[in-house]
Amino acid sequence: MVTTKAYAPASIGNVSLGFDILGAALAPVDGQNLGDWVAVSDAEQFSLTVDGRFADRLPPGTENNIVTKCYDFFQDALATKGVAKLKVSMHLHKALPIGSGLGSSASSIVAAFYALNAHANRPFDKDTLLLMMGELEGQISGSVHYDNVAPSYLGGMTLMTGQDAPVALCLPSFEEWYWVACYSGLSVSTAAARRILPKEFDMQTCLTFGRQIGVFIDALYRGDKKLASSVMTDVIAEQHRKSLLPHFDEARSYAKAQGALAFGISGSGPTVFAVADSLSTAQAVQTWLNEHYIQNEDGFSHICKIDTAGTRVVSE
Ligand SMILES: Nc1ncnc2c1ncn2[C@@H]1O[C@H](COP(=O)(O)OP(=O)(O)OP(=O)(O)O)[C@@H](O)[C@H]1O
Ligand SMILES: N[C@@H](CCO)C(=O)O
Repeated sequence: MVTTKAYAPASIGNVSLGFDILGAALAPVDGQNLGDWVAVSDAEQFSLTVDGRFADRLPPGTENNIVTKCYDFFQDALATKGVAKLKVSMHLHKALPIGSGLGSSASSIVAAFYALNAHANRPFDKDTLLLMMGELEGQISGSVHYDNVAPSYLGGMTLMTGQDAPVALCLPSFEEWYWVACYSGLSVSTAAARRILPKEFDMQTCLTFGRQIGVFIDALYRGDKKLASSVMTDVIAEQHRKSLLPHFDEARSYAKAQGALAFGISGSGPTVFAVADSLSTAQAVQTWLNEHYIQNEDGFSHICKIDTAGTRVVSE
């Protein structure tokens, strides 16, 4: 029996300054995995099995798992191309908590499509696959956005173009930066966290948003860490969402007092992230977050670097 297994890393959507258009993939510095994996095996009949720390939080019923929806979507796409359907079963290892802000559904979606495409000898190119991933992410989160699926798939820090090809651009990132990600253990629905946002923004906010993105990209390319971190603030979502995140303001105050270069909500939360340019600062922030930001036994934190590999086939 041939099996293809793909791992897809967790990601930080928005990275504070790039609502819906900027994302970054995460790799814990201790070498642990932080992401879901999906295995595709030859089989006469489709089935989906699930395990992993957060498997019991998934909606009951195989048909309600986003991985099954990816399978159906992929088979339809093969049929449109005139390619024979795959005869496979699938297994999801659900390591990321649902509604965490770590790109949990995106990780399952990316691993599923990547494993299916690899198992089928890669009938779809990168952009076509990414469009499929965005479509499926949109089905469960309320609107199509690529800021989790793109970094999880491509790795690194990615900027969405709004075009069909290329869908996303890979940006440089600072190898020296540590990214502390702390999940509080609560669950925040992305769709609900999007509904509370205003539908329109004033001129000043639009100008700040555009200026920050422009300055950030320029600073990344010139290697100007100070300028890059100075524009990592959120003028779109944070003020509306932070009421959903107990101890958010204290966490930011502590992180900044310790010398963190930036602090914000990861995706739609409740995970928060801090950027530090030394391991000792990252460790101090992590210790505080573990003691004060985590709300229950589901919570956890990791000190990470940017995962530059993105999704990949892994061995058994
Ligand atoms: N394999 C899966 N992984 C994650 N969520 C899934 C999966 N299959 C189905 N779902 C459902 O999809 C919805 C995902 O919701 P939402 O987008 O808020 O979570 P998320 O992707 O885990 O969040 P985040 O991007 O903030 O980590 C939930 O209702 C969840 O039950
Ligand atoms: N950009 C999305 C990410 C969700 O993880 C949002 O903030 O709603």
